[in-house]
Amino acid sequence: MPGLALSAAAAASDDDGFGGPTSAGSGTALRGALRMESGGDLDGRGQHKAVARWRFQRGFVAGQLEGGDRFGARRRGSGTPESNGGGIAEGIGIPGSESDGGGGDGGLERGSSVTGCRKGQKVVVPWRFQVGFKRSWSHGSGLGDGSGSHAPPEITESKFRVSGKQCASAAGRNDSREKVSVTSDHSSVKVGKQTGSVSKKMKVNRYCHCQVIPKNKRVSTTRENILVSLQEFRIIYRKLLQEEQAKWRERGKGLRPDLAAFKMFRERLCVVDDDRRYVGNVPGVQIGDTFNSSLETFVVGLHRQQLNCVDYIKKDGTCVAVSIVSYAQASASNNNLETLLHVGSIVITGDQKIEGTDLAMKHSMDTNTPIRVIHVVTCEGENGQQKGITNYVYGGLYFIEKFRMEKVKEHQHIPTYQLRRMAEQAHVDILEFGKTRKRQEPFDGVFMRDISEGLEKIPVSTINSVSNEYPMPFRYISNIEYPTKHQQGLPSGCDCVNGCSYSQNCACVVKNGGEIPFSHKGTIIDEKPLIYECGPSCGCPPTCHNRVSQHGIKFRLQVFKTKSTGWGVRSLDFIPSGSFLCEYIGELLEEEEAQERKNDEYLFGIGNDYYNDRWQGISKTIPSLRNGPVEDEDGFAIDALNWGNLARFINHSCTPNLFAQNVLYDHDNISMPHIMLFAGEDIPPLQELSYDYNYGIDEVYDSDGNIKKKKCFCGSIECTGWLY
Ligand SMILES: C[S@@+](CC[C@H](N)C(=O)[O-])C[C@H]1O[C@@H](n2cnc3c(N)ncnc32)[C@H](O)[C@@H]1O
Repeated sequence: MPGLALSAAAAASDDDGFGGPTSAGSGTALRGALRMESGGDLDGRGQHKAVARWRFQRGFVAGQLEGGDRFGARRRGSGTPESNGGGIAEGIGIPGSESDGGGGDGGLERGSSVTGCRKGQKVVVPWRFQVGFKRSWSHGSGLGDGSGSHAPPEITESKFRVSGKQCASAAGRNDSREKVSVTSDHSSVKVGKQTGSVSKKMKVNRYCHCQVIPKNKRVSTTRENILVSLQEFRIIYRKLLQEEQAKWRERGKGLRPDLAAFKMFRERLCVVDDDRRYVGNVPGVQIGDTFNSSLETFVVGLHRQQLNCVDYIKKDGTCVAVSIVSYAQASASNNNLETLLHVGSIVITGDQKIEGTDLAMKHSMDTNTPIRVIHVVTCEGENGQQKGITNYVYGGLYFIEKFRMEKVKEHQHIPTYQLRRMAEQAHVDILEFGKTRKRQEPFDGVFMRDISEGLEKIPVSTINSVSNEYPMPFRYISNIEYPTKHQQGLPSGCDCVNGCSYSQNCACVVKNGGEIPFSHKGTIIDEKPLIYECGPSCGCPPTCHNRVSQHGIKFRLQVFKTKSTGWGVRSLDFIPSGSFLCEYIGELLEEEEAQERKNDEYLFGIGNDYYNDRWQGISKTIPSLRNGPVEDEDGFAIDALNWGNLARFINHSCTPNLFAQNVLYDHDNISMPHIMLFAGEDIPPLQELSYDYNYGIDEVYDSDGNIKKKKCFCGSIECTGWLY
């Protein structure tokens, strides 16, 4: 039985008061729901043949049902999708709300000396990775790998935008944002070959459908993404919930903590940030997958409704039901899930006109649209008496085979729908799910909202869903720390007023060898030995397109605990090829000082790679590099061990998706350039970010002069096996 067997704790269940379908199945939400004690086959003569002792109950009707009306006062016009999605959607900004529109053992030890250095060309800096040669580029791994939220769904029939008012959860809202195959926006970055000076132009599609990545090169699958997202959602949600509950207790009133926590998750942290509504199966979700709350079914895209047991999409201007939550409980005598009966809302009119989700169900039948069924399974308590826990189990796809209006009394009818499970689907034994179960012990994990503590423009979240370990303490800084003696003066600048252009009148264009190395979209065009961005002495505005990497991070980056390489970094957003990611920031050290540092894990050698083989010819195009290496030039390194930024967590890969670029903008000293990391390919959300540390194999020594070795665990099929 496939299942989402996650060790992470249950996030808040619906018992947290989220008021999802669970609450619709108990207490006030039951009012107005027609309970059918046994399923019935609508044989056209009004006879109920025994089908299953399952019963669906009408989803959310509370709020519209008042008084003693047995079936609730759900009259025409009420309980439509327009109203059913109501308050919560507004409060939490779920799709459909207006707001969203829809360590290792180190290198050279103290006292060791740099070997293999030639004057002016430090072939190897044994203590650290550096910018430059010996990179092998992985193919763009955009979306062809089926990972990430942009991947075309493999098993999904189709997806649609729900945008019309008729379907909107609350009046006037767009109910989902459609992310269909976008095949535009070619972005390209020229990257150097491993050796030599010829540049290879890599064309990459932002929403890549043309690049086929071999299966064994695919880093992650849709299902892995779903599992990761769910696990992290549980950690994040629980932590936010705790915080919000504490605030809520202090205030005594205000936002519902669960809704506030979910809103935060949606806004800042959601990794499967994907509002698509699917018809048919949801990529990555399998029959038998079990969820702790209705919110989780929402997060994975199985059922994107919180208050309505029927979810729907708009297809050709009509609402069509796509998923349904069933509250029926299995019994030992009847564990048959082949047919199910769903009961709609009472219609109090003579013309028996149905609306809202009832109509969506009918349309689903008329269009033969498959419906996902999610079973709410309340397990027995441990002693067989107490209330157990509630799980949401994905039961597979069904078709509605029969629809009938049943007369309740004069002018009162109720729609009923018979669903039949589609053939050739994995078996799911709901009864087994109903047996006594303990929810798994809460796995705390680690979650920090912003490791930069406000120093970055965008919070850098940190998550550990592997253990309860926090990152080793360090001081987060957002600018290089220059020792006083190495403080640099301002560089010369250009006199451009309205932004720089390809003109020999622009001093910065001249410094760059006659071009601006960035596109107007803000992506790097060419990887170069050195780039001059406009700086504080320039006349151009901050928006000048020759100012890219000086503005800080612009993607939602996340520090996360990897399984084999310690902490790593990934993005929650899609990153187009050529985009700036972040600077490698730390303490500026002289080379000798760097050699003496006991821990060399976070040392990055700088300013020593302008003339290596791969830049042959290219360096000469940059005026400041034309004269070649200066003899006895000072060497520098950046150490991010004690002070640094998120870049200190980025791991090495033999097929990296980032590259390091030397950039100058606030001073002119080429021995201490800024190390800016750019995307070398389109990077889907959640894929680990990496660059080539560029160590020389057998060129790293310990303090006794012995060669040191360290295994590489980058996981690439092109992995050389060794970091150094
Ligand atoms: C700059 S740190 C990167 C962040 C580090 N993973 C952490 O947890 O802080 C460099 C160290 O990470 C580890 N590392 C990075 N990439 C690796 C890889 N591909 N294989 C094995 N270890 C790696 C090594 O211990 C390396 O010395």
